[in-house]
Amino acid sequence: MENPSKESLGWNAFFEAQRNLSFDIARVISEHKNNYTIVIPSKGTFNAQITGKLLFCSDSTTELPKTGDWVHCTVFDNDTVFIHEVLERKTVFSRKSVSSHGQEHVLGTNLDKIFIVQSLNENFNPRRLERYLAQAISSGITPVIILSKADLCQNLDGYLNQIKEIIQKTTVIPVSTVTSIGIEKIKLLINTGETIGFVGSSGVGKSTLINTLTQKNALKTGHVSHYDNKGRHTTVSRELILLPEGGILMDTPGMREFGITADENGIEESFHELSALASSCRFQQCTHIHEPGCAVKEALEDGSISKHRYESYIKLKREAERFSMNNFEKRKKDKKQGKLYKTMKKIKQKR
Ligand SMILES: Nc1nc2c(ncn2[C@@H]2O[C@H](COP(=O)(O)OP(=O)(O)OP(=O)(O)O)[C@@H](O)[C@H]2O)c(=O)[nH]1
Ligand SMILES: [Zn+2]
Repeated sequence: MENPSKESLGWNAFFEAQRNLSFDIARVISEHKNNYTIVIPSKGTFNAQITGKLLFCSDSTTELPKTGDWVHCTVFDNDTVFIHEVLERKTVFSRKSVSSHGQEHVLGTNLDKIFIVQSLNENFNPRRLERYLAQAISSGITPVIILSKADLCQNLDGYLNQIKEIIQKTTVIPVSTVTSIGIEKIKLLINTGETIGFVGSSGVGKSTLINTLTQKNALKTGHVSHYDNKGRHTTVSRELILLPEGGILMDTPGMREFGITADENGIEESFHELSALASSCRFQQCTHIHEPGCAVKEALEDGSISKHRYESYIKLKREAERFSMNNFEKRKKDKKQGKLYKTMKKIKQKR
């Protein structure tokens, strides 16, 4: 698609309401530090930079443009493009960084669906699935579970039963890029103008699947070692890929750990059968760990909920609580610094 329309790039009423006609609009396709590749509807692809004002007036790095963002920009004669502003995001899909003190790390923005990919071998892990699901649900993004490498699997029903224990409502699609099973079903889930993020561990076949869907080798795929079946880290920068039939795909680098930034409501929603029980606990603020009259503990004891599921619930709730507390403190600090900068700038301008 040479010069895609704004609708095929995912523009809709939500963004139209924020439109400032003195600027061009563009969608961020990829980011490399402070350089961005953007697509301006009907004009094409450009390299862009952010204005100093945007850089310095942002309270935190999560406010700077990310892959998937819609931005206001200006194209100068010599094709230099400056991004002035990031439009409010419809959704943000993040994870907690493993390295940098549990900070929020934005993986992609304005996603409509998340395809959570796990391969049907030792990569399959219901506990990790719960994490991805909680994160997607609390971000307001529809999750879809993709079980890849179905050609290698002899016991599909066994895997499906394990998933049934966690979720009932989410769509689950077994798929193989070798036999093409499931590919048509996936295509049906990708509507024009919708942005789909792919997440999952390294080596599960995200890039291969995206290549199959785009029918060209746009992304390089790596090889999984024959010995341990662990994928190499091959996907480095996130990029939006436009499908000729409509729909926008976003690959993310494979991750070993996926820390959640979900809020507690998101956890409650993705563990709905446990939160339904929690309303019958004797104490309103029940932690479901040691309180008397705890309906959750009772269900655990009589076997109506599994130990695994209970442990995930408690663990993710605690993680969400810790993240929101740290984040609150951090935002307060960032805001202070942002304000300080703005005040200094004003003083300078007055001189
Ligand atoms: N048997 C089988 N192998 C597959 C399938 N899909 C992908 N593979 C293989 O799995 C390996 C990893 O695939 P990638 O697409 O690079 O995996 P990825 O999830 O993108 O990995 P990262 O980029 O590291 O995140 C490659 O050797 C693929 O050929 C499948 O359906 N069946
Ligand atoms: Zn309780």
